[in-house]
Amino acid sequence: MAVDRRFFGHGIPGLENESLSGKLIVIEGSDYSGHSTQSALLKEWLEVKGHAVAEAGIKRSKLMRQAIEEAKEEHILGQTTLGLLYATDFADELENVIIPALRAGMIVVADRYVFTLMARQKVRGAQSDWLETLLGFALKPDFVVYLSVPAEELMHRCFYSYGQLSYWESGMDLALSSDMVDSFLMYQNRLLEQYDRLADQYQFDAVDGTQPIDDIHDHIKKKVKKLLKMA
Ligand SMILES: Nc1ncnc2c1ncn2[C@@H]1O[C@H](COP(=O)(O)OP(=O)(O)O)[C@@H](O)[C@H]1O
Ligand SMILES: Cc1cn([C@H]2C[C@H](O)[C@@H](COP(=O)(O)OP(=O)(O)O)O2)c(=O)[nH]c1=O
Repeated sequence: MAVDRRFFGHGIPGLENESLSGKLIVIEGSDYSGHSTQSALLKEWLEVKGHAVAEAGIKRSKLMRQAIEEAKEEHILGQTTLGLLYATDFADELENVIIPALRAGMIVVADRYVFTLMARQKVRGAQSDWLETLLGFALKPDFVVYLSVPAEELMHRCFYSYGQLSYWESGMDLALSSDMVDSFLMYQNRLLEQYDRLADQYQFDAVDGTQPIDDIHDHIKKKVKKLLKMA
């Protein structure tokens, strides 16, 4: 069987002879890096420019989102099974949101993509080849922006937004430290290492996410204008 180069791996069956005329733009980054802020700004700007835009992301499918929340709240699943739930959630998003929108010629702005699943599972001991096979159904994006923000700044933003750290975002399941602040910094630094590796491997456009929001937005607009050949 011929390899379909639009996918990272084996792809999704049934799309072999179909062209997807839309564009897939991904904003990646850690929790509190500003990925939601930048995704929303990009979507709004593209719409003002007259483009039809669809939003996508992770942990959004109706069925899986609830299952993931319950599994995390009750700590009833191991890492591999939890990773499979996130992968299923993402497959649903790809099949029901991303591909139909691309087929219709829309621009899809994905507020995080499989790379976040890869980074989180890698820090929990998953092997790269296993992950690449598992997530090989994912379409290669047309453009990936990665917001790079040091762990200390992520922690400040988290305290500023919520006044406390969360169990999962501090990686407490990894038992790195009984102190949540220490655990957050260790876990987020491990994640940043993984994102940096992925940025090299998959040629992300890495942006200093500590710059002002508008400056980052201007940078993304410039890149997207080029991608879409906008005047
Ligand atoms: N470039 C930035 N500089 C300073 N604060 C930012 C920046 N981008 C986002 N923030 C703030 O950080 C917090 C988290 O941003 P958000 O976009 O919700 O993060 P994420 O979606 O990555 O978790 C919010 O309070 C937001 O206003
Ligand atoms: C993707 C993934 C996340 N997680 C955990 C660790 C993450 O920091 C945490 C994030 O959960 P949360 O912040 O609730 O949601 P979201 O997935 O929308 O960011 O979930 C895993 O344990 N395994 C996984 O495969």
